[in-house]
Amino acid sequence: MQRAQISADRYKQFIPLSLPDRSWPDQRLSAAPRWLSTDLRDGNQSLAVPMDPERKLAMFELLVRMGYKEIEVGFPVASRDDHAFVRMLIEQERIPEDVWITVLVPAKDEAIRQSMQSLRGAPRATFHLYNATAPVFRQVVFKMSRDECKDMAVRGTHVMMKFAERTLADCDLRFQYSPEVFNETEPDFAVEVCESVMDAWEPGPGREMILNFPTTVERSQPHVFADQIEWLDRNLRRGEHVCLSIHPHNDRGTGVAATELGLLAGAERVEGCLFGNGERAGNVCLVTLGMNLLTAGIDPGIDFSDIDEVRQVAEHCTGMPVHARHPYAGDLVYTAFSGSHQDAIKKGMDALSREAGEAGVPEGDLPWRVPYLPLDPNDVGRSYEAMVRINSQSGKGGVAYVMSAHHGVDVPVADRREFADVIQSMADAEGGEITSDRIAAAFTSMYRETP
Ligand SMILES: CC(=O)SCCNC(=O)CCNC(=O)[C@H](O)C(C)(C)COP(=O)(O)OP(=O)(O)OC[C@H]1O[C@@H](n2cnc3c(N)ncnc32)[C@H](O)[C@@H]1OP(=O)(O)O
Ligand SMILES: CC(C)C(=O)C(=O)O
Repeated sequence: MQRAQISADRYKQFIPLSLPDRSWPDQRLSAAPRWLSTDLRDGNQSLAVPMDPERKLAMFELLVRMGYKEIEVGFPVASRDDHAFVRMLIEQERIPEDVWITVLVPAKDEAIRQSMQSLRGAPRATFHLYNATAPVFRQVVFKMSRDECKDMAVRGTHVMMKFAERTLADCDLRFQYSPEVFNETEPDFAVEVCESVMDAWEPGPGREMILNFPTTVERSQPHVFADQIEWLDRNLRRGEHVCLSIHPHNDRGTGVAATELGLLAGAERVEGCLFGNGERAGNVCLVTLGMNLLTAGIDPGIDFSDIDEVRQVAEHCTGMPVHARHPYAGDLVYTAFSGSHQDAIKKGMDALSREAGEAGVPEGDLPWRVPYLPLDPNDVGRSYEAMVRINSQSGKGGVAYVMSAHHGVDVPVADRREFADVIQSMADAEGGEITSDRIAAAFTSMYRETP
């Protein structure tokens, strides 16, 4: 059936703010930001089947093991499970001393009261208040003027402070405010609301505040977001006790890019989820961000040395598979099927082992310089075995690599062409992958030599 084409006239380009003297393109990242995992909140609220307490705990413990120090553990007024999970963490004293849990709370008196109750007895916590500030929300959802919208945030802050005094006297409490849909909010209004909320909370020593700027629905190219963050950083009146945080989503598929440019532009903290779980096209992926830093020589402060364990726990908790091509963690991201890639990998691995031998050090101590592989698979707990797999796209270098890496046989250079042609014929005839064992069997039958 013929369908009408989509009319692009229905959609409008995002109008960027003007920042001709932007300085972020000349910045370089030199340290990791503060991270907050929102796997147990934004990640959880987007699942068809939200995590039960067992899966929530498995995710919390994974995040702690990986080294996340700020973890949004739920939206206490959302469900019985969300509330119960916060209580369980506190009552069973499961929160390590250097970890801050966060709860997300809409700016409504009763939600604030109940969320505060969920935190009773917590030694330290972040209370995260939000309301949407963008025009479409003011006009369509809340039917409020700018002033009424600002008052909603300020009133929420005062109510939170009042309840905190009663309920959380012994808690080391941080306050976080998010103008939801910041990216579509008039910049001057975002600043006006945030400064009013800051004035209410009065940040200072022991009263840290986090201002968190979400691209609730990603709508623009990443450099437009970076301009918004640099503009904010210049125009927001904030002192050393106020942290500038970002919370990017991935609706346009540019969440990671927006985050990295946002960091160049002055953001100090990033909120996201493992493998980009989260509403719609997801939150920004914390694994990709962390590994991008690591492979640029910057310690992310997060342990990715067993990426498959991270993946397995995340898949168990979310019920969703990680894509085979997901950066750094997918099944195929350290694998080459194509001949010229395999040849270069083999030459790179041979060179690495030669250099290590000459220097008398383990290969893992040398800088990684193997073509086509952005990092050493061993560093994330993967073996070298899957790096080269053979099908009709492969060549003699790849076949020789499999014989050497899997079977300890160095195929003589003079035989490599002939042997690879036989494997190529098998692959052409069958169309699929030729396993390492079948390659070894072919080698034995051709050269009567058992690997
Ligand atoms: C971008 C984000 O991810 S924000 C976080 C979103 N997360 C969630 O919504 C998950 C948890 N939420 C829930 O469990 C429920 O939506 C609840 C408990 C918060 C509210 O439930 P309900 O009272 O049934 O209301 P409902 O789900 O229809 O939400 C809409 C109401 O919340 C109001 N609202 C929405 N956001 C906010 C906010 N930040 N502050 C105050 N009120 C808000 C809406 O105006 C609407 O109010 P109305 O009923 O007076 O028109
Ligand atoms: C509440 C905020 C931080 C949020 O989740 C969003 O806007 O996506």
